[in-house]
Parts: sequence; structure tokens; C-alpha cells
Amino acid sequence: TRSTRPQRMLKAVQKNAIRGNPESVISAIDYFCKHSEWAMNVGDEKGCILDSVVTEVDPSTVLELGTYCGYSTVRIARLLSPGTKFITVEFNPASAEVARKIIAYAGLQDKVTLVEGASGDLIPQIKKLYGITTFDFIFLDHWKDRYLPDIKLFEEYGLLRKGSVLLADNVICPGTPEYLEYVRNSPRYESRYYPSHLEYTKVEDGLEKSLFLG
Ligand SMILES: CNc1ncnc2c1ncn2[C@@H]1O[C@H](/C=C/CNC(=O)c2cc(-c3ccc(F)cc3)cc(O)c2O)[C@H](F)[C@H]1O
Ligand SMILES: [Mg+2]
Repeated sequence: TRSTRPQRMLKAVQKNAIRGNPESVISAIDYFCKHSEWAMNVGDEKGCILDSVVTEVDPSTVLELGTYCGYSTVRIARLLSPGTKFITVEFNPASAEVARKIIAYAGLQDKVTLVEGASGDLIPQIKKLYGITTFDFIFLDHWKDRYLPDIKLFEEYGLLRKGSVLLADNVICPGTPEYLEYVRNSPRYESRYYPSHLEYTKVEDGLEKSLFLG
């Protein structure tokens, strides 16, 4: 049977990257997406914005929704201080398997807890299952129509604190209009748009950073 795109991406990492070297894993995936097959990783341009926000926040607790192949997981994990709790959520078992292998190839498996499941099911249980009270940094990159319902779950289950930073991918393309409207109009958030481009293209896209005010 034909391989999947994530499986071909993993092969490219195993062929072109250096085991234990996160930068080379990131470069190998970007090269694969630019020269072989486009894939919906946050990419190098938006990835640099992601890097700068993670570095600025220097979080002790991190949540990522939508692991996919683990590209942004590797980007984030490589910047975290020792002891940081990082949970990434992926409900497609095939994607989760590829992500685990890519994260391990980068040597970052001890920094990341990859949870297989749906964000809507996991969020209510995170405190109980992982002993996390609030998240300092959340990266949203899963189904675009789930950003808004999930941010409301964060509020409902008390997973945000004054100063929590949420960073959302694809707020222009494919777009997350309801989410944008919410975070930009709610008095409980201070939002800022970071203009960029859809990964590996010249199409306009960007990231929305939202600070929870408590
Ligand atoms: C709903 N709760 C979930 N819980 C756990 N894992 C989940 C959940 N929902 C999805 N997943 C998991 O998260 C991933 C889904 C990512 C979706 N991403 C995109 O669609 C997306 C699309 C484009 C795009 C732009 C232009 C174009 F022409 C074509 C595509 C660009 C992007 O950067 C994206 O991120 C994974 F696949 C799914 O199993
Ligand atoms: Mg995305």
C-alpha cells in the first residue's frame, strides 16, 4: 500500500537529518516541504515568530493542540528550559506515531508528553491526569473551527492565569474568524496579530498572540 505524506516526511528526516540535532530535523522537514511535498507544518517563516514568542514567554508549562508530524513540537521543545512540562495533543494515531518518531529522532522525547486523543476530551482532565494547574503558553494549530470552543474550555476549567499566552496559527489562511473575533473583542484578552505567510508559500497568513488578563 502507498505510504502517507507523514511517513514520507519521516523518511526524509531519517535520511537527511542528524539524530539528536533538532535544528537539522527542522531543516530536513522544511526542505522536504519546499522541494518534495507541501505539508501543513507551521514552517520556517511563522516558525521564527513562534520561536521568538516561546523564548520571550520562557514557559514552565506548555500545551500544543494539533501535533500533526511534530514539526512545531520540535521547534518549541528545543527552546524549553529543563523541567518544563510540555503536553502536545494529537487524535490521529498515524500522525501521532510519525510525530513520536520525529520528536525522538530530534532527541527531545524526554521533554514532550504526546497525548493521543481529542483536545475536547483531554482539556477537562489535564489537571487530574498531569498535575498541571495553568498553562503559561498554548499553541493552537488543530482544526480551525475548534480554536474557539477549546479556548472557552481553557477558561471553564481554569487552565489560564493572568499572563498566559496563547498563540494561534492560520488566523488568515485557512482562517479562524470566530476565534479572532472573540479574542480581539473580549476584555479578558490583549491580542496582537503577527503578519506572515502560509508555510512554504507567498499566500498571506499570520499568527495571533493573545495575553490572558485574568
Ligand atoms: C479537535 N481536536 C483535536 N484534538 C487533537 N488533535 C486534533 C484535533 N483537531 C485536529 N487534530 C489534529 O491536528 C492536525 C490538524 C491540523 C489542522 N490544520 C490545518 O487544517 C491547516 C491547514 C492549512 C492549509 C492552508 C491552506 C491550504 F490550501 C490547505 C491547508 C495550513 C495549516 O497551517 C494548518 O494548520 C492533525 F492533522 C489532526 O489529526
Ligand atoms: Mg497550521
